[in-house]
Amino acid sequence: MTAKKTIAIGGDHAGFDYKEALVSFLENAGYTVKNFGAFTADSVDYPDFAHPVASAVERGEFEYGILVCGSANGVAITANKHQGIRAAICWQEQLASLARQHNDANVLCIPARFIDVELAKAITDTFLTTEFEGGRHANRVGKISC
Ligand SMILES: O=C(CO)[C@H](O)[C@H](O)[C@H](O)COP(=O)(O)O
Repeated sequence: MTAKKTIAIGGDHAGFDYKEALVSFLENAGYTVKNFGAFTADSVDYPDFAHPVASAVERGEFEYGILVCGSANGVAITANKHQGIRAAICWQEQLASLARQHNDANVLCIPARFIDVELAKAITDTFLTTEFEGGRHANRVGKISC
């Protein structure tokens, strides 16, 4: 049995409920999860939570990051400022698998205000259980960093 992955998760107030549900979902599935907050549903600024998650993944402290906000745009824009991060917004399971297969994405960004929580769990599971295909995709991913 392969060791379960380590996950850094964070988000703003708009993603709070989904983030908490995902923490429980992941821990019940055997993942090691660190919750970087927010820790209440009070209004906060998403960069304050997206940057620490992205930095921790970039340093190799966690294999993957998950970020949740209302549209996922804010957390994705923030996370992708980090050279070692490939953050993908996924609102369907197929987008999550392609983000892993073709882009070797290491941060999943979920739009909490646009999908239901059960789909968010399915997207998360697909993202974390799909391998990067390498090959021609590795050449392309290698060209992303400028
Ligand atoms: O960055 C965002 C918008 O693309 C995130 O979805 C935030 O969660 C959203 O902006 C929060 O909006 P609010 O009106 O302050 O709740």
